[in-house]
Amino acid sequence: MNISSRPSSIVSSMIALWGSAGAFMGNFARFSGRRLWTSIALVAFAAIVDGAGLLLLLPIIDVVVSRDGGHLHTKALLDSIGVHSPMGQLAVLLAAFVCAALLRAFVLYARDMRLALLQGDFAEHERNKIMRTLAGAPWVRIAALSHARITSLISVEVNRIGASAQFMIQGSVSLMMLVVQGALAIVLAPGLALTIIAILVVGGGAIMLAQGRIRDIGTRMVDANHKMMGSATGFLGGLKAATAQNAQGGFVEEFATIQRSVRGRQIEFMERQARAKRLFAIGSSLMGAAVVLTGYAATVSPATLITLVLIFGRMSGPALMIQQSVQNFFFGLPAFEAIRNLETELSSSAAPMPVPVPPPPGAIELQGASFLHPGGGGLRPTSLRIEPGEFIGITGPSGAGKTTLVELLTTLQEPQVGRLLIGGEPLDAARQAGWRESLAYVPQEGFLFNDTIRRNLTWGSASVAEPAIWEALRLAGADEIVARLPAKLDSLVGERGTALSGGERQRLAIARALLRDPRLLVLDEAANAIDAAGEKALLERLAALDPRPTIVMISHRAESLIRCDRVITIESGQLSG
Ligand SMILES: Nc1ncnc2c1ncn2[C@@H]1O[C@H](COP(=O)(O)OP(=O)(O)OP(=O)(O)O)[C@@H](O)[C@H]1O
Repeated sequence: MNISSRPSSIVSSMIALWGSAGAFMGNFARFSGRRLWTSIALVAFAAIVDGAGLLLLLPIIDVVVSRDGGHLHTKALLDSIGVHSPMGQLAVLLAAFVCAALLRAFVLYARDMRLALLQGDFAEHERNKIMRTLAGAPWVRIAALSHARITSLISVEVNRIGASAQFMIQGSVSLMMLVVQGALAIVLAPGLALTIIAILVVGGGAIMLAQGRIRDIGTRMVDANHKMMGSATGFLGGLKAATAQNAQGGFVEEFATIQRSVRGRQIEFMERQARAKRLFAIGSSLMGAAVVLTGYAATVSPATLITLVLIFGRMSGPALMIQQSVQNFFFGLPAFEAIRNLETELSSSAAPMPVPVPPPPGAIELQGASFLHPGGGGLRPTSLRIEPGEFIGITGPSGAGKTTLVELLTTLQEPQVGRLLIGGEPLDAARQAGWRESLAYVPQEGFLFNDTIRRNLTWGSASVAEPAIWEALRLAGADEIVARLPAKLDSLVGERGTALSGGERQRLAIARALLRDPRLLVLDEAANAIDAAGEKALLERLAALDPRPTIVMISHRAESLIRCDRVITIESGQLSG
């Protein structure tokens, strides 16, 4: 039963393989646009110049071998332009050969530069596309993704896509050169050349059939790279605690195991490549011997036979390159498939980004809104009205649904039941974008990137005036901290803000939020690393803001909630306050 189903499964896997390869090529062609055609034209021109140089070998060898000016049509041609002596004819032919070689060198340079740029731009374009897709995807989908998967895709796998594109181009260049060289061989000795070309085509077909296995190795490589990235980021994330407890050994051992698996995949692929190369070397030397023997037996002229040998010798380079390129292309193809899968997962519900429209002024209102996560935790149907400028505290046990509530208010999650109204109006896509632009959300781990304090506060916007930055720092209680630093606002905060304490990082994150002059300020345990006196003073300054934004603050500390106009308690996904 299995035996009868095998051919059809081979056919369907070949269809899938070539469907995927076709999608890659189509993607590359769409990206390249007109540049692809000019590159192909350059590739074809380079192949023709190469062929012309090879063709010139025939009369040169003819003149050298026969020493009387040769027997070919070129002799008559050279005679007709007044070059009669063998030495003169050889000089003219060699000059033409050198000119063709020079032209070839310049065309090859232009071709290679153009193709390298195209390949580099393609990798960059793919990387940007992933980032755009991520930026436009709904939070619910992004939250479900593994960070290691994304990091692995935008670093390692995009580079593999770039390499695949390069091999695809190199393979096409070699194929074009092979076609021109094959055509020359056919002109010189049709029977012999066609036989050898037929053998090459059969060999090429066998190579293509083996590519399914190469792609399987490439798929396992994507998996191994993902695991390695996950292990490395987990290691770095947990290194401080592990070092403190002298438990780094476990991390190192796990990393070494994954590393061995990545290396195993690479060696598996390289072994296949080396095997194919060995086969190719044996095959091409046998073929060379066959050309000489058959040519000699068929009494092909010495000049033609030497030129044929040179052409077939020259053909082995492009033929080997095609074989290697095909293998490398299919090895990298799963990287393209993995990126495409990610894009499909993220963009299946992502609509184009609308132009933001600010929602009307007025209250923030949840009407019977609920959101339950896959495990059943979250927020049960809730109705809540928050007036403009209100300072709301939210408290409750861990896992009660506090963060889920603010995720609904900020539209990071959409209610599964019920709705969110702002100023009495529901939010369409444009108003949702406008709403997000008008709010500031500060999570507990207040994210800082490895740059200056100024850039961390302004997120790169040059239009923020320095006095506004200092005012935001003052409100967050960070002005004196920054003023004490040698480079003040231009001091670097280190990776994820490691040059600062936890409380200092939280103050900067709050300053950044205030700098946005938000309509809604959400503090999700955003001040819990700040000392009690510092937090009290900070909350007093926030409460005294005039005009005051609506503030929604999640906190477990009763003393932090004293400043709030109203405190809501959530338990098991339900409001009770
Ligand atoms: N992405 C998710 N997938 C599955 N379950 C989730 C997800 N996010 C939250 N939950 C679950 O939903 C429930 C509510 O989570 P939420 O983060 O809103 O709680 P919380 O009150 O903010 O908790 P804490 O005070 O510990 O931060 C928890 O049981 C949590 O495990």
